[in-house]
Amino acid sequence: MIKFEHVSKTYPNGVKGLQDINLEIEDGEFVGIIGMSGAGKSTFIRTINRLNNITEGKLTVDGVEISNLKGKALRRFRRKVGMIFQSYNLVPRITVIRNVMSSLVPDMPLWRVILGLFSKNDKMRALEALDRVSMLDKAFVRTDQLSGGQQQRVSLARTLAQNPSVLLADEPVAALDPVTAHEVMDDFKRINDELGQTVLINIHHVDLALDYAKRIIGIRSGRVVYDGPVSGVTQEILDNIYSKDEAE
Ligand SMILES: Nc1ncnc2c1ncn2[C@@H]1O[C@H](COP(=O)(O)OP(=O)(O)OP(=O)(O)O)[C@@H](O)[C@H]1O
Repeated sequence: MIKFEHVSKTYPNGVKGLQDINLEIEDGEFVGIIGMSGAGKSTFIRTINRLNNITEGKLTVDGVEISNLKGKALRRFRRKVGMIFQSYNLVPRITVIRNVMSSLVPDMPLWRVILGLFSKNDKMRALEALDRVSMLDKAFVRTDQLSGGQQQRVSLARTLAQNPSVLLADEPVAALDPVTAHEVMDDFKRINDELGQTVLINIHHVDLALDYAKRIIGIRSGRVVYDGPVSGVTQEILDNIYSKDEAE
């Protein structure tokens, strides 16, 4: 379970990214985070795996207060909480399978990753993860030969191979055409249904969020202004999430 208790994040320049967030996310939930550009969606997601440090409050994942994690414990924690980015973050000039296997060896020197010194077990795990996102046939293709949607699936497979219990995705389909965006969202849904991993997705497109998520968190100016089931999201609630604060 992920638990926010009075969590705030103020950036060093004084911008308040998050303000007094209080909520719980149970294991296996599928949550869509929506809000205007600059509302704090990325900040919210990134606090969960400590890409952003919170400045106030308490954030616990499975009972562990993550602000206290350091070194090896932090690296281990980050494997449990996988992250997928809009820009895929893959190494373009190596094969798909090597990209996926790179997630298995966070403690290995980069040169070993580049040279591909992986065990048979690593290869099997990577192939299984690629199979989950229907990319098995591309395992030995050079990554930069794939389309954007295919690269995002590889990125998802790379995260899956590390067997996380939580998947965080920061605008994973923002760069994709609508058809491909649906395909990638279908992957997230299948993974959530079949593997029971918690999925939290920041999403620009409200329609996609409402189609796929079960719970919606609406953020405006760093504050949660809606938190509830998709069925409870009315036009009035959307207008509120997508309105500017008077102070702005
Ligand atoms: N590193 C940073 N330093 C200072 N301010 C930041 C930093 N990162 C984000 N912010 C500010 O924090 C606020 C929230 O930004 P955030 O990126 O979380 O919003 P977002 O909802 O994800 O927006 P978008 O949809 O455009 O990515 C914005 O005002 C932004 O300018």
